[in-house]
Amino acid sequence: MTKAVLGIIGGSGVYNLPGLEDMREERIASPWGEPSDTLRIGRIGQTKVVFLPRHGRGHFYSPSDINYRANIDVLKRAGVTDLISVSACGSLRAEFYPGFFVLVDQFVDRTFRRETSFFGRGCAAHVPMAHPVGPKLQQRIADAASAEDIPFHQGGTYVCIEGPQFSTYAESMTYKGLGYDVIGMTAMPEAKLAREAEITYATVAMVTDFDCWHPEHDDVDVAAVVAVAQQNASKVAGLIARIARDFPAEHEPCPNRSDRALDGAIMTAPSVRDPELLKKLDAVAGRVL
Ligand SMILES: CSC[C@H]1O[C@H](OP(=O)(O)O)[C@H](O)[C@@H]1O
Ligand SMILES: Nc1ncnc2[nH]cnc12
Repeated sequence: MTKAVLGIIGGSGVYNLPGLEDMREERIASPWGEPSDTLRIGRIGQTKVVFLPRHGRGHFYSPSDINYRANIDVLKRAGVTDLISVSACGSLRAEFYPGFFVLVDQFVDRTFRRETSFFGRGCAAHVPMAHPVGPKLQQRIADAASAEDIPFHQGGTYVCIEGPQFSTYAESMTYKGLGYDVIGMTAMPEAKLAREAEITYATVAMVTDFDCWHPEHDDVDVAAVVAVAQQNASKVAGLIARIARDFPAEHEPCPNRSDRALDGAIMTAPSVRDPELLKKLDAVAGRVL
């Protein structure tokens, strides 16, 4: 039995978590470098909650500059078992309007200049990514969204672009034509790294705009995203508070085995593993090393 610890990564417009009781700030060192911010650790009801704003305070980090590895590593060190990522996104479907939440369950990674794995030379590992979202965790988010009267859709594909520029019209039309539902710049490699760290992961994608494909809506700009993200902040706080209040004391085993993702995943023979890399993997892969 593992004690459940709920992690929350806040995205654009979500730099605080109101309602976090007995809150303390902790700077946890990571062998993977600097995380985006200190961790804010507290509780909501009986549930331990750990909050991290992925862009840092004041939105210091652009999507390509976020140290996703350090962020996931420090959350793992803080004991996080279940991680909810809150992200602003553009909508690629007419029915998903600004203010609407999409509980995505798939990601397409179009990023190209980020560190995407904890593993590598001296310790190669391949974790399954077919189903990147924990269905039980997602269902808890869905139940809470219903109770909070937040309009949402369960399921969908988030395409993650490198950014920081928004997409061209041709790109937006291409993603829409491919059947993707929402577009953002941060869910990857976050979801991949959470899987490698055996943390159950789910995303709340808050629609802030229609990107640039919609003939009847303005092309996205920062002002539009910020305006909607700010309106959403109180909805997010209510949603997280409800999820946390109703969260089980023990981590629920994930049907997708996200909490066991490293079982059988490491290919490198023990005799040739790089001791320096193994040291860095103490938190992420300590269970199997
Ligand atoms: C401010 S517009 C672009 C910015 O918003 C999204 O942030 P996040 O995913 O962290 O909520 C998007 O991914 C970009 O980083
Ligand atoms: N249209 C968009 N494209 C990429 N990231 C976004 N974040 C919010 N809206 C976005």
